[in-house]
Amino acid sequence: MTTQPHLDIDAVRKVYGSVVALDEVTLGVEKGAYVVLLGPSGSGKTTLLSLIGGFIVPSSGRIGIAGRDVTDLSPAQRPTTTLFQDYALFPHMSVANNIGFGLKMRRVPAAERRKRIAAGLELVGLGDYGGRGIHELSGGQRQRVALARALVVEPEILLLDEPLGALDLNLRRQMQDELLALQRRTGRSFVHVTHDQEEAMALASLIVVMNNGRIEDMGTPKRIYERPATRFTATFMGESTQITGQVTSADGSSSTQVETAVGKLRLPGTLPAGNGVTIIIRPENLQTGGAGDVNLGTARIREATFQGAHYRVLASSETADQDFVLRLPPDRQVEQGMSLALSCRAEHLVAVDR
Ligand SMILES: Nc1ncnc2c1ncn2[C@@H]1O[C@H](COP(=O)(O)OP(=O)(O)OP(=O)(O)O)[C@@H](O)[C@H]1O
Repeated sequence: MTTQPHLDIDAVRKVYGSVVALDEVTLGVEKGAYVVLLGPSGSGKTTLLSLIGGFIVPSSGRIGIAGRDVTDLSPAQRPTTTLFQDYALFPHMSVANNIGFGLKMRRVPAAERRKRIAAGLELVGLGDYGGRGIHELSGGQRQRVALARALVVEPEILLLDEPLGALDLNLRRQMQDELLALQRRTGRSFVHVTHDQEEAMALASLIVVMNNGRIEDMGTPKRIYERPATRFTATFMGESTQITGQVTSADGSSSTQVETAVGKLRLPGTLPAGNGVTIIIRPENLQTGGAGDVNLGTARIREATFQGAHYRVLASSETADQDFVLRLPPDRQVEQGMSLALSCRAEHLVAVDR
């Protein structure tokens, strides 16, 4: 017997006229996951979130939550709540009444409501703020009220649509920590939309990379960053050196040779001979002074910027039309025009389709 995922999205498609907003998306998520839908503007993230919440209906496909088919249910009938970017708090109501609003709508009796509002205030660290007006709160506190309001109804899944988009960087980091702590404490599944790759890495147990209405790649932050499945994912998840080449031998062993402008590179795994590939190398994996086992030739520093923990260095190959991006330690002498012997370890070369 196969067990159904907690969130079960089955071949969901959403079409607006001639625009395919979402193209046959299938996704299964376990209970208690922190899922981040990550992708550029227009990739279909909000459409997918709105379909889960019931704000729009799919053109085809089914959505199941906690073993129940919810495809035809309204947002209020679903075991989900949504945290919108603007928080959508009621400005004329107190903090406590804002938090209790969903409970009232669900006809939870007054005594029980009071208990859950108090627990909700405690949950987000606003124990003494129940009597305040919304206008008497800071941005971060409003965010917490919105979170408490969404969580007191004990949804199976909390949906968050770019919830930190309006906050400054410091507050955003702090709220990321709080979101994670809340998610762990409540054990609920969170589905969070963002186009910010760092935010996705900080929060997700599962990142779903979206592109053109489709799931491009999906996995843990570490897997997606270190071993992206596609060139799009590699580029979207941060900087890398990208070297194009052709697979020249698949000699039956467990490694592959790729012919590139900076030489023949051997990497683990087998790929079909003749395939055009792009080799991805993350900046922190490029080494200088011949430390790695894969030689990438010499390159001249074009630009170096000090970033606190390291220098970010752009360099160009001295023998080929190839750029590199790498990191050097802050105590290294780094100057424009300096020549570096570049190498890396074979296991840090990732080949994706061109
Ligand atoms: N109501 C609508 N009518 C027509 N087209 C729509 C509608 N809603 C979304 N789309 C289109 O569907 C595609 C996906 O949109 P969606 O809002 O899901 O993207 P997104 O990844 O959330 O983008 P953003 O990060 O900008 O919010 C886009 O091409 C968009 O223009």
